[in-house]
Amino acid sequence: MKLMVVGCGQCGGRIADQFSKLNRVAHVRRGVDIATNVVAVNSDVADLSGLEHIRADYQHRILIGSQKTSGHGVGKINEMGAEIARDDGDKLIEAIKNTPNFGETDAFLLIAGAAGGTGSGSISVLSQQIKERFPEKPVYNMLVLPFAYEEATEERSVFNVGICLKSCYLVADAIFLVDNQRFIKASHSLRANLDKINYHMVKPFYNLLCAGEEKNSKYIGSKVMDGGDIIQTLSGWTVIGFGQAKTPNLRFSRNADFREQSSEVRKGAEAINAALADLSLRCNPTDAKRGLYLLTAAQADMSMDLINEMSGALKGMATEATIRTGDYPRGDKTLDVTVVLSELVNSSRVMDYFSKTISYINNSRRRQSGLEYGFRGVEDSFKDIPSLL
Ligand SMILES: Nc1nc2c(ncn2[C@@H]2O[C@H](COP(=O)(O)OP(=O)(O)OP(=O)(O)O)[C@@H](O)[C@H]2O)c(=O)[nH]1
Repeated sequence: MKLMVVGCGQCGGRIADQFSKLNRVAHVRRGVDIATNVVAVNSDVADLSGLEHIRADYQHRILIGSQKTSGHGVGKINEMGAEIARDDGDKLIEAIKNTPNFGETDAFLLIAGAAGGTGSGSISVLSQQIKERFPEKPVYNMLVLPFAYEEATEERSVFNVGICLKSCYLVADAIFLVDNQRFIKASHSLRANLDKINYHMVKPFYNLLCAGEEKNSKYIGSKVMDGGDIIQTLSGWTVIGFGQAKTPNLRFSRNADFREQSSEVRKGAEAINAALADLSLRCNPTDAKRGLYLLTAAQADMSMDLINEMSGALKGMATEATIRTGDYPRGDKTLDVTVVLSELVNSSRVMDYFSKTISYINNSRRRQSGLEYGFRGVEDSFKDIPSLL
């Protein structure tokens, strides 16, 4: 599957930068492309200059809103991020149209930090513009949720997240949720943490996108996970994770005794559990209506028993989900698994942001007018959260 990746704002740009690197790795090591193009959109010149892998020209590092921000960002005011995207979104559309192999794009992936200004404000507006211009291709979002310290110190962050989540939900076909706080290493610097999280977020996509692009018959799976399977799985709130288990040196063979084989098979469940523990946002798998897993391992390590065990392990957790599976005979010594859980209902984290956003709005109104606004419950008040569209 080939994505057109658009990083919005600093956070989105940096994660898109990792996708650009991943695409080069796929090209060099596997002879396949998994992105038709990777671009960054920002209102801040310095953020664009800090990127390492995205091509350094105005068609790939796209400056928006320079008349209003003089190239210095929007200072976390995501309404302004939305406004400059409405004004300058045609620059992105132009860059997309000029992509030489645009026709090979299976879907768009737009990425942003939900708590910021430029990315948080522009992502839904740009997604809508892309949907209007290229209605035949799905548009996915990846939203990065802030660290706990940001929520505690900057009330505006939570408000930004709330209206970004709502606006993206109204336009995107699926939204990958990523929790910065989940992968934090307290002893590491902020920059080291961000780099690690960014790498961590793109890693599960590597095998998933490569599997359906393979041209070498040696690496074509028995059940190929192609773009169609992924597109059919992605809907609404979505999480992704990567798990791994070491394969013992004993390969499946007629000579391996029962105990050896069952220990190999257990490795499959171990890899699935590792992927579930690694999901980009903590969630209850029973909330997922759709899911998939891709097993990547040496051909000799993939037995029917192993696949059965893995499918059973995932279905045992995601009991309500229709699960698609695929195998990708690449690799050695490890079983690598990418798990996607999608169409999550009742995401408590999302509901929590909506509820906090409503409190923020009510408090602001109270401060401004002295009026009392009672809390009316999340579902009733969803419409009170402004949309950027
Ligand atoms: N995972 C990750 N999160 C990041 C990164 N950079 C910023 N963030 C998070 O993104 C949010 C802030 O968004 P930014 O992308 O910095 O803001 P922006 O969209 O550039 O908007 P302005 O700077 O206000 O114009 C915060 O929650 C940060 O913790 C990054 O490289 N990786």
